[in-house]
Amino acid sequence: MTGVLELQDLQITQGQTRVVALDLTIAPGEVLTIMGPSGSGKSTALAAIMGTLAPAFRTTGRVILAGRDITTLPPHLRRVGLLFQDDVLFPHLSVGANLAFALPPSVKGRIARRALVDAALDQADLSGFAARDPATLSGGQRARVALMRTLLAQPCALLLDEPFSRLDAGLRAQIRSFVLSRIRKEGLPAVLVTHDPEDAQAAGGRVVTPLGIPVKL
Ligand SMILES: Nc1ncnc2c1ncn2[C@@H]1O[C@H](COP(=O)(O)OP(=O)(O)OP(=O)(O)O)[C@@H](O)[C@H]1O
Repeated sequence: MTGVLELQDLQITQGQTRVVALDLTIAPGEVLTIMGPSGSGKSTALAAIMGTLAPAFRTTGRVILAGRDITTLPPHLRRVGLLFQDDVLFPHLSVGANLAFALPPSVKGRIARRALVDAALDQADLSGFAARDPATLSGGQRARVALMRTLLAQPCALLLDEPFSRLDAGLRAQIRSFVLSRIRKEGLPAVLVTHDPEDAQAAGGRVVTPLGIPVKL
């Protein structure tokens, strides 16, 4: 199920310092980019949406996803997917088992689960890779499996925390366009944290600081 992600006057303070102030709605398929210097609150904003914010922070406002108020829900009930730079696959599981692991328990039956995994491998241009050991994949192949694994959990929104920063320049552009095209196809609202203006440009949406100030690229 897709829908909009609403950050309704989301304000986060640490001591006397306000680190996040966002009041905006992200449409299905839209990518909001958050940019700002180190320590400015980018990860804090994502943590508030994920539900993993440290107790040191005080939060006001609401996070609404697909019409559901998720502000106080624990992370596993929010249906928010996260993709980050050090996303690692389980080394002791095959590529297919890594993907199957992400499927929600509501997908019942070995055949149905296998079909979803095979379709995900197809979409990532990795048909026939189900039995492979993740250690034998290239960096780009691993990045595509990591994204498909996040999507197989059937999130209603996707958070991207510097997901391309470990990839070299050529691969970076390729994986970025793969990730962005999947977001558009799935119609997921997404939030991208990056230091790279090229990532922000490619994302094609609004670009703001954690305090909601528009950034000119
Ligand atoms: N667990 C925590 N407890 C207390 N303060 C924290 C905690 N995590 C981060 N902070 C502080 O909150 C502020 C925002 O940090 P945050 O990690 O969101 O910045 P960031 O923009 O993501 O930085 P970077 O680009 O370096 O990852 C910083 O002042 C940081 O020191």
